[in-house]
Amino acid sequence: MTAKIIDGKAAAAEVRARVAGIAAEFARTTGRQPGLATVLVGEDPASAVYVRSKGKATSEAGMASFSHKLPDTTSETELLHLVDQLNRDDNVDGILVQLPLPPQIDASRVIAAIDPAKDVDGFHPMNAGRLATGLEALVPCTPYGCLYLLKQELGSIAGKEAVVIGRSNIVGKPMALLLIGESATVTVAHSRTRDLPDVVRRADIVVAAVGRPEMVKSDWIKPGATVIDVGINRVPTEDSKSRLVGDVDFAGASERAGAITPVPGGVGPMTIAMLLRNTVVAAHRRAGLSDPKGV
Ligand SMILES: Nc1nc(=O)c2c([nH]1)NC[C@@H]1CN(c3ccc(C(=O)N[C@@H](CCC(=O)O)C(=O)O)cc3)C=[N+]21
Repeated sequence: MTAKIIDGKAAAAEVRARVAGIAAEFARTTGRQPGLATVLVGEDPASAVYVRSKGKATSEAGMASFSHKLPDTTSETELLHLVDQLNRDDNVDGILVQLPLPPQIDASRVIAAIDPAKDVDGFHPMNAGRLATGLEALVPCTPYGCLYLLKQELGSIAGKEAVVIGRSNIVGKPMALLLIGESATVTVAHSRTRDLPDVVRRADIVVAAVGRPEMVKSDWIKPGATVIDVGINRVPTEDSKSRLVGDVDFAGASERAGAITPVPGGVGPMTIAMLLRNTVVAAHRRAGLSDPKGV
């Protein structure tokens, strides 16, 4: 069996086009564009690339982009001050503080300081709790993007066996909650799971979010399963360059899976599309408008 390759780039382009339409309509009715503020602390080149591509995608969707760059010597107090300013700025609907932060800054304090109504990452405990209890929330972009691809691929996932590998607050936990919300039977596996290969062999749906290059092997994959690879690992190549690989052995797994996301071009582009989606949703809610339809 050769798996269908799930085209995350194409799905993301569709979402972004719909978001652009919604943003234009929002601007017509309110007289201002939805706005996203990104905050980058320090000089990590990979982070700088992500933040730049988010800014570009934001402008392309007809939204205002406010980009803040702070030196890596920034204190927690200084960063909290900027967050406070962005919380009060009516033109800012979404605030994204790029993680990881330098060691002198406690990320959980910064996240807790973001206005939950502007928390387009969905990382604030208020949004995490709302997602966990089934209330309206802003949902973390990566798992939301994964769910979008799964529903596009499978339609209903009710009753399916889903195995999420990884239990982070950013991907694994919210992914499990979203899958429960769709009535899947959900197992969360992690570094202490016994006999991980056998656990994964049960899965109709595998979501791999561990951050270990090609850890999930092809003989763990149940024939016909849908595989969502969240990993983005840069590994060195023989010509002393590097390439991106996921958490799944893509070549092997794509001979057994029914459908699989590639890296790059799978989940990554969906993360950015969902960030834009969350920003227009936050803008509508803040403006007292009902949620936009179709995203
Ligand atoms: N507060 C916060 N929110 C985030 O959402 C967040 C963050 N911090 N810190 C860093 C991670 C990483 N992240 C990615 C988003 C898109 C791609 C993406 O589009 N990747 C492309 C290409 C990658 C490449 O070529 O380098 C792909 O997978 O096809 C990757 C990684 C968001 N993050």
